[in-house]
Amino acid sequence: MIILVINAGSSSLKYQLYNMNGESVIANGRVERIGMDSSIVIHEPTGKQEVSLVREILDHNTAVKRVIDLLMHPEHGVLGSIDEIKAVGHRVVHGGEIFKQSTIVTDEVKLEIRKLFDLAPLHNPPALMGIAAVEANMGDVKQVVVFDTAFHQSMPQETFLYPIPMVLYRRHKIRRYGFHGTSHNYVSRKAAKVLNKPLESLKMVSCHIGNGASCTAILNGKSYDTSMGLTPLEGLMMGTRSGDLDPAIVPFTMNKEELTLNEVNSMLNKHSGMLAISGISSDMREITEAMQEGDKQAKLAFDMYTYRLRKYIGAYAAAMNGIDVLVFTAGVGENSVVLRKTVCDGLTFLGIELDEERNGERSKEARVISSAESRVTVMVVPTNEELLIARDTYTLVREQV
Ligand SMILES: Nc1ncnc2c1ncn2[C@@H]1O[C@H](COP(=O)(O)OP(=O)(O)O)[C@@H](O)[C@H]1O
Ligand SMILES: CC(=O)OP(=O)(O)O
Ligand SMILES: [Mg+2]
Repeated sequence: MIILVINAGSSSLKYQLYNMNGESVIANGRVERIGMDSSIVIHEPTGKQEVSLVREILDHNTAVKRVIDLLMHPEHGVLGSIDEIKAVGHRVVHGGEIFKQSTIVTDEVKLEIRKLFDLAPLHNPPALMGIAAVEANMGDVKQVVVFDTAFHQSMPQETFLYPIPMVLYRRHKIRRYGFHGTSHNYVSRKAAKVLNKPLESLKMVSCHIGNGASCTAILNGKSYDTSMGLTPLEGLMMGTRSGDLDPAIVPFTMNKEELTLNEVNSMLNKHSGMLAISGISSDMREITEAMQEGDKQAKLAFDMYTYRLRKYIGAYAAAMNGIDVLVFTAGVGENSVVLRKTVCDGLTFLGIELDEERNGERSKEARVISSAESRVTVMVVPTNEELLIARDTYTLVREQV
C-alpha cells in the first residue's frame, strides 16, 4: 500500500511517500516559504535526480497541488496515477486531551482540531489546511491524523498540572501537554529493540534536540513527564525559544519595554534562545563553529544550552528514581558530537561514561555510545516521525481500503 505523509508547518509543507510493503521511501521533499514572494519546492524521488524549483505558492492548497504534480511528473515523477496513493497521514501538533491516539479524519475530528487552534495557533491551522487541501485535490482518499501530544497523554496529574488555580484547568484546560511525542515514542521503542530489552523494564530519558527541543522521562514504556508544556515554549533552551524562565519576567518586561502581548510572545518564541545569547544564529552548527573560533557569546550560548539540558536529565533521573538509558535524537542530538560529550561529561555522578570513539562515529544507525562499564546506556537513535505516522496510518486504514 502506498501512503503519503504530510507535515504542514505555518510556512512549509514536508512530504514523504512510502510503499508500506517493505516500508521503503519512494519520494520525499518539501515546499518552503508558502505565502511569500517566491516559494521553494524541493523534490527527491528515490533513485532519481533531486529537483529544486522556485514558484509562487500562496497557500497550502496550491502546495499540495504542486506536490501531486511532481509525484506524477513524466520525468521526475514516481506514480502513474494519484489513485495509487491509498491513504494520507498528517502530523498534527496539538491534540489536546481529546486525542489520545491517532485517528481517521472525519468531520467531527476536523472540528475538534479547529477547537484547539487557540492552544496551538502556529501549528494546528496549517495542519487543518493540509487536510482540506488533500480533500480538494485527492478526492475521497482516507486520511489519518497523528498527534505530537498523544504519547504524553499517559502523564499522571502530578506531572501534568501546574500549581495555579484549578479553575483554569477546568475552564480552559491549562495543563502540560508535551510535544514531539511521535519522536519520543519512536526512539524509545527503537532503543529498547536495539538493546533487546523490554521497554517496560527500562527507565529512559529521551532528548529530542532539533530546532525545537524537549526531554521526556519514559517510565514503564510510557511518557511520565516531559519538558514542553501548554505550548512548545516551556522547558529546554532552543534555537529561538527561551524555554524555562521566571513567569514574572513577562509582565515586568511588558511594563518596562511597553510591549504588547503579541510582542512579548514573539520575543520568547522567535528572538530568544541560542539566537539571543549568541547574537549569531539559532543554528547549532554555526554556534559550534563560532565557539571553536573563540567567539565568547557563542560559547556562552552553548554553555547555557548544555547546562539546561543536563539539569533536565538529572531532574528526570530523580523523578523516576533512576535512569537506565539516555537517548539523543533529532538534528542536534544525532549530529553534535561535542554537545553529547559536554552533556555526558557533566553527568558522571549518575554513572554515565561515554566511549569517545563511539561518540565520534558518523552513522545513520541507532547505536550505543557509552562504554561497557557505564551504569547508564547512552544511545544515539535517529528519529523517524514520518515512518511512525505512515505506520499508524497503515494500521488504521488497512482494513478499509
Ligand atoms: N552536524 C551537525 N552538528 C550540529 N548541529 C547540527 C548538525 N546537523 C544539524 N544540526 C542542527 O540541528 C538543528 C535542526 O534540527 P532538526 O531536527 O532538523 O529540526 P526541525 O525538524 O525541528 O526543523 C539545527 O540547529 C542544526 O544546526
Ligand atoms: C512542537 C515543536 O516544537 O515542533 P518543532 O520542533 O517541529 O518546532
Ligand atoms: Mg522537528
